[in-house]
Amino acid sequence: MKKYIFQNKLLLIITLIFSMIFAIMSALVAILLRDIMDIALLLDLDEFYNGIFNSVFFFLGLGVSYFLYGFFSKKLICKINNSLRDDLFKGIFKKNISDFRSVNSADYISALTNDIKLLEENYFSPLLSVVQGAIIFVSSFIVMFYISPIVSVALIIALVLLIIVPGIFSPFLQEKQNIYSEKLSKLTIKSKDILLGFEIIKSNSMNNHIQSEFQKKSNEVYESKFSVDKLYAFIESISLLLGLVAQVGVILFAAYLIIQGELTAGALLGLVQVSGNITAPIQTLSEETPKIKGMTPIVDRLLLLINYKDMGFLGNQKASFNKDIVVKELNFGYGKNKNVLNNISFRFEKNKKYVIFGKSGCGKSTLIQLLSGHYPNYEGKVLYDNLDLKDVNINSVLEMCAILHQNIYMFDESIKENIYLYKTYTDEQLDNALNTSGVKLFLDGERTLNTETGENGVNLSGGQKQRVAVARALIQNKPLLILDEGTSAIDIKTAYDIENTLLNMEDLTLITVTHYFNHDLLKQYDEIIFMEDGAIIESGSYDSLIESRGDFYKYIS
Ligand SMILES: Nc1ncnc2c1ncn2[C@@H]1O[C@H](COP(=O)(O)OP(=O)(O)OP(=O)(O)O)[C@@H](O)[C@H]1O
Repeated sequence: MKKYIFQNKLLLIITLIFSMIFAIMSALVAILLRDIMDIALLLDLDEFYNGIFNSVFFFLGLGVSYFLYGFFSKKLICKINNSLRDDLFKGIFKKNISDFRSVNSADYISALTNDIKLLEENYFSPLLSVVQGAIIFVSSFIVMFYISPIVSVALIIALVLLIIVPGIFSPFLQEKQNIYSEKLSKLTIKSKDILLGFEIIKSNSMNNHIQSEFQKKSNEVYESKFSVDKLYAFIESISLLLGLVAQVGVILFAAYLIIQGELTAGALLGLVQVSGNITAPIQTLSEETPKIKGMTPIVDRLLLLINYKDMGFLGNQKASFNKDIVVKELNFGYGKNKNVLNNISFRFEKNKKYVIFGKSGCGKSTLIQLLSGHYPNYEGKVLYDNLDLKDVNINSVLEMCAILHQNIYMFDESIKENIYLYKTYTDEQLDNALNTSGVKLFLDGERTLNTETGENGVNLSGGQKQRVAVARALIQNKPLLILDEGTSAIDIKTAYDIENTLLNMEDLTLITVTHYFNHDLLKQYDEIIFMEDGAIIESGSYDSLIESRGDFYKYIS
């Protein structure tokens, strides 16, 4: 976390300067009080008024320096939080798709919101308080030593206790803080799951069950938070008690010295004031240090996300697709033992058209996800123009493939922005994409390109969303287009037209995964790939497969 603290050096220095000014002025209050009291005891009214007059300016300066310290320290914390959140976000986006999916997305949300907030409250703010306290401590101690060295030594002995005792509780606090963060994360995951399933919950009368599920998670958060707070309360009260004992002990000792004639009453007043300035920072230190240490697991978790390194795809060469994509003896499973793809070998030639058929669950989507660099942990080879996927920068592969799934994600933006995806295109490019995808067919006076799609496209039908996604894929003019049931929700006529147009695009390599077959369209594909249980069991042109009367023939019959 040092990087984030020292990133804003100027702001840090300004904050520390004002912290120092405030600390020194706070310490000097003791001398001011001592002098005023001693003047008062000499019954010199003119000097007394003078002292009061000077104090007004002094306290004004104290107030201003405190305000400026508060202002700059808050700004510093906001900036630190902001950079941390930015880096966390970048870290998440450095992940490859497989690693990203291995964690529930609500966990990321929790890291970006809950954990950042926890860090602000229990790490950065306490850290600044401790630094501020340390400066006040040092300057007050110098003043105290100036007033009475012997009393200063007595106070130091009392303070050692104040530092040692609360530190004992740090490990317990770490554990409880970690549990709290985990429970918060689980509540975020549950909340997301429930809110996404809102309609299913409503229409299946699951309200009571869901409410009790939510309440359970919420209670767990409450209990873990309360458990942390109980320990804080305990540590705080111990610190307070020890602080008071130290302060009162010093005063009693100083009073004894007055009786012995070794100290003036003004000095006692000064000591009372300055001893507060000394015990308070120690108290802060003993309260805040366990908090800061308690955040260690959360800091570690966030740093792990920020410093993520892709251990799957390590290559840095730029991929190309001028000739073919070759898959050699490809084996892959999601779990440890389950083989979803078995020994697949195939060659996809540039600008040819392929359609993959097979029963549900036979591995069609998995195959195309491996082709397009979603999972690194496969056996065998995927070669783009003879270059191994593991040797190329995976982003250069992602840039060449447009994949259209059955479930499309829509940003809460206009239809046009959902097609453009924040890039710019010419009117002609837009027009072509709108025509081929069939988006034009549902645009009318009421629904235009500027119509907002709503959260994940709630304002559009399933088929309309797929058409927007087709337009989004086409406008980018990528050389490889993969349609994974990408037109399944579109009416037969429009879907036919879209597929037909795509099949006639010369500069496009098309891989379609589908359950639906139209013989006219099938005839236009260069090759049909038929899969069963994770293996390609037949491939060839429509005519050759019909003629051979093999598995594909039986499947479509
Ligand atoms: N992310 C995943 N984690 C674990 N198993 C998965 C995952 N995705 C798919 N599977 C499993 O892998 C197998 C192949 O799934 P895949 O989605 O590739 O099949 P498919 O042929 O595309 O099916 P469908 O036609 O129903 O879409 C299935 O048994 C599926 O349950």
